[in-house]
Amino acid sequence: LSGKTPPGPGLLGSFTQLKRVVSDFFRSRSAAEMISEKEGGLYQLNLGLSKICFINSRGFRDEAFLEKYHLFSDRGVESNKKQLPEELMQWRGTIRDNGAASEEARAFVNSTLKETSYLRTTVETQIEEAIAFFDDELTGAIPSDLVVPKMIFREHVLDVMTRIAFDTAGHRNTISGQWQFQKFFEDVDALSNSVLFQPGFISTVLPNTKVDDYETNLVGVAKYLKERAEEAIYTNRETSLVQRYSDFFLKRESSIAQPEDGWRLMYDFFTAGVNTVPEVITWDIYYLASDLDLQDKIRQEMKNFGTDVTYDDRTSLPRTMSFLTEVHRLRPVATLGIPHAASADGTIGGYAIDKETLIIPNHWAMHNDPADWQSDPQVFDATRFLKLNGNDLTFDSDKARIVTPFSVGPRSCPGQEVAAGPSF
Ligand code: HEM
Repeated sequence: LSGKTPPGPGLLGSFTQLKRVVSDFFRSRSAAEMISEKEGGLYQLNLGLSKICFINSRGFRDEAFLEKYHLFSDRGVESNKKQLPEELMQWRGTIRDNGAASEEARAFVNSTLKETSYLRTTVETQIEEAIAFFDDELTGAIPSDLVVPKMIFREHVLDVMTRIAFDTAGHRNTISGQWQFQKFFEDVDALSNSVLFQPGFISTVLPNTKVDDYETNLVGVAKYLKERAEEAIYTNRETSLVQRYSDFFLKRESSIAQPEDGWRLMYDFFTAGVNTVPEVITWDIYYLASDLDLQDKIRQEMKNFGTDVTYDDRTSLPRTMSFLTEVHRLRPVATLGIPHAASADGTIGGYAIDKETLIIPNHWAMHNDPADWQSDPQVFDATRFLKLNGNDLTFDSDKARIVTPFSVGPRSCPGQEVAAGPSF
């Protein structure tokens, strides 16, 4: 293949760098800063049998994920398959698959989570109910419950998602007084402590690393969700996402996705959604708590608008939207996204990218690129996305469009619309 090798260290330097990146991964912001430092738009670690290419600029990211999506939308499943035990593979969620299986799952996602009428009816109703429940819970909360706000938001988001997935509330287990999802949270935390949510990332690049706890926890979460999904289908909860999945594939007579695979999709939704939204809400609260003037201005904007502000009113709330967008910009939850992989040899920016190279989009670098954000990208500025239209203060949606915490292209986050509601 013609084209030069992307910039990056040689074999020895690559392993040293990888060790630093991996040991820092869950403080992935600093890992991302480290990778983008002086490295330019593309940076590759050459690990002999495998290569990891970090994309640090919007231009290269758009080339790979939009223009050449057919080459760079895989999840690297083939190389993972060589490393992962058979038992773990069967628990994998459907839309992390590649090729036809992934397209089938996407067809379903597009007919539900991205479909306005479904979002307006089922999803919004479930979110409203979850918010009412959340309000009651917060009012009754004792101060010590509030010590770890992320836990509270996470329970809220889990409630939202349980309602959407299984059409049942994720409420307190009155017998033990514990959240019935405690075990699930522990599993999700254990997952987060391993490297990325991507099964096999570590075992792909460092084949002898032990990932036992990680695997046990993946299987634990999957078994739990499978039981809930079967219960929802058995009791015929029509508005549950899992029931819709089943109906969708019964009609479609697909040879790839089967109705009983619905729980696998739920597995993806829960592992991808339960930690991300609370993370954003926690940063929202952090920035509001550190700036009383900002709090006042946002409160005032809501007061001026009138009572009962809903997500639909967001376009009339420029200060609120600018603030929320700035949090997404400076604190992208999936700082380094979820790795993609090259399904064949190709090029990005004229550089040769070999088949099976892991492609990691560095959202932090894109959101801090001085080319887009002038001299002060690392400063939190809640007014960054405001502009004057005549005498009116408006939300600069063109500028906001280059904030992409959900990534771009056919493989971008399918939960974006669902995430926006509860966090707003
Ligand atoms: C603020 C919250 C969230 C952020 C910032 C976020 C971000 C992301 C990103 C960056 C990706 C990788 C996209 C790519 O590889 O190109 C992703 C994938 C994914 N997200 Fe989200 N996400 C959020 C919430 C959610 C929610 C609530 C759900 C479920 C309803 C969800 C479901 C998924 C799934 C299933 C994938 C995998 C898609 C695939 O492999 O094709 N996410 N998300």
